[in-house]
Amino acid sequence: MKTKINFQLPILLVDDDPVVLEVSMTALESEGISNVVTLSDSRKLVHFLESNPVSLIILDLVMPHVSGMELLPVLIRDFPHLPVIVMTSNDDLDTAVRCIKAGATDYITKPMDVERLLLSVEKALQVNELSTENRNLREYLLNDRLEYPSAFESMVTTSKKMRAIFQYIEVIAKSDQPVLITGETGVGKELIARAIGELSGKRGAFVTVNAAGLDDNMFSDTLFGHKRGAFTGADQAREGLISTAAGGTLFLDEIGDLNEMSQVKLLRLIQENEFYPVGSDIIKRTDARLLVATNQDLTKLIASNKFRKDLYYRLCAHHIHIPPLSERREDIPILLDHFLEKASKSLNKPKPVPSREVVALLSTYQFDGNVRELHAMVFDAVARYSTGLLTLESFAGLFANVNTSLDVALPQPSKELDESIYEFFGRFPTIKEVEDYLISSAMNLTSGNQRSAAMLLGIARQTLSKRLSNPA
Ligand SMILES: Nc1ncnc2c1ncn2[C@@H]1O[C@H](COP(=O)(O)OP(=O)(O)OP(=O)(O)O)[C@@H](O)[C@H]1O
Repeated sequence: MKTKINFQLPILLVDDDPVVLEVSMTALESEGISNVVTLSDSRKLVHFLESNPVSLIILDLVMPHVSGMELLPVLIRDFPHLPVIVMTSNDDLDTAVRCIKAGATDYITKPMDVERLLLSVEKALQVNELSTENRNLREYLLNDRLEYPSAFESMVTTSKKMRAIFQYIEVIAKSDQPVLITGETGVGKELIARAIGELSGKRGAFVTVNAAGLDDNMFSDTLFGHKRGAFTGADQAREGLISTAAGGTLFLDEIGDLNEMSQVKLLRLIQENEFYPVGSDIIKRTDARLLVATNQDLTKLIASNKFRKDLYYRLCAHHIHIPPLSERREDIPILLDHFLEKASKSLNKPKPVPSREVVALLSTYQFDGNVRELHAMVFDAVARYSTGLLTLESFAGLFANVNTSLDVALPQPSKELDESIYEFFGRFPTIKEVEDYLISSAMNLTSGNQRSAAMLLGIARQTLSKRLSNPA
């Protein structure tokens, strides 16, 4: 029988045995399916799929290094639209059933029966066609279409909040007004500033100045430069960084640390586009676009007289607030994958596949240091990793945190605490009410992942599962 299904993307055969690959390919070709690619090293599968779209995978389960059984959950999670047909030996139907339960589309037994394979492929592709249409429609509806997506390439995200920020940036990038970028440390403020610089249409340099720890002299000298002989040791005139940024962008980081005098000079720069080099009374003009960033709450600094209100209003002509990673947890798996890729390349190691626990636990982790902390964690884990799945053992820091979180000192009863408990439950709650609340909160936090929720609750997964199925 010749297949009736037309598909543009190839079928991918994954098997460590070159003879099986050759025989399967020939069999498929003889039935009119010539669009087939093969892969014999299972460790390369995820990486391969990232740059080579395929329509379907036929996956051998027993392979050295990373088995099909280990890869299956990763494929289902990271490439949910891809049908996976697993190949098992005739005497291992238990495994086949487990694979179907885990999300495989179908299974075929070895040695391969071509007719059975073709039926399975046709069925999988038909089902997939429908779900692709659905997905495309959903993506189109959700798609917040960016006009210049390449400007945001360095930022890995699936978060709607971040996409909304990107759209806002496209709108304001060409304005002459300053942009204030706020957000906790490590959320990506500098990356956002660079994207604005790129989209601003200004061809000059992107120059970064960190205001932290600069007293007024250092600030003025760094930014505005000095005239020869302006102070002892100034043997040469110096161009400040604002001149280096001529026709381009000046990114002033840690603006919340700027001292009072420098704030006045910055205000003048914004209002008049003018400045004096140190020791000079000849005014200079600038056309550099000013972007500023801080992880501090400027309104609090204003309230404590540490930041000028007039400067604040000038700076926040356009304000971008980047949410912390804990408010866009949907980004964690994709960032994890991105950093695994980067780390394995830079450490010259094969890219490891994280275990489900790693993904689930990272997805609920607090990440006070935001993306930078995740980045460091993953690099450290890849450095420790040797073979197989990347398990929790490689994440020393995360492990420590999960364990210690179980021994944290409990808050002592206090009037305030009691009052808030009363307020929350409407009266003093029973143990069961508190338990129910904690379970539903953990399930919420882990998006319904029972394994991670059980870890958070410090109980066995089976206990949680029993509680959920039998709440009484
Ligand atoms: N969405 C992202 N995708 C990929 N990498 C990211 C993303 N966000 C941040 N990073 C990386 O995280 C690290 C911290 O980012 P960045 O320096 O831009 O943060 P920041 O908010 O400016 O931090 P700080 O307040 O400490 O200066 C960098 O290595 C950056 O490349």
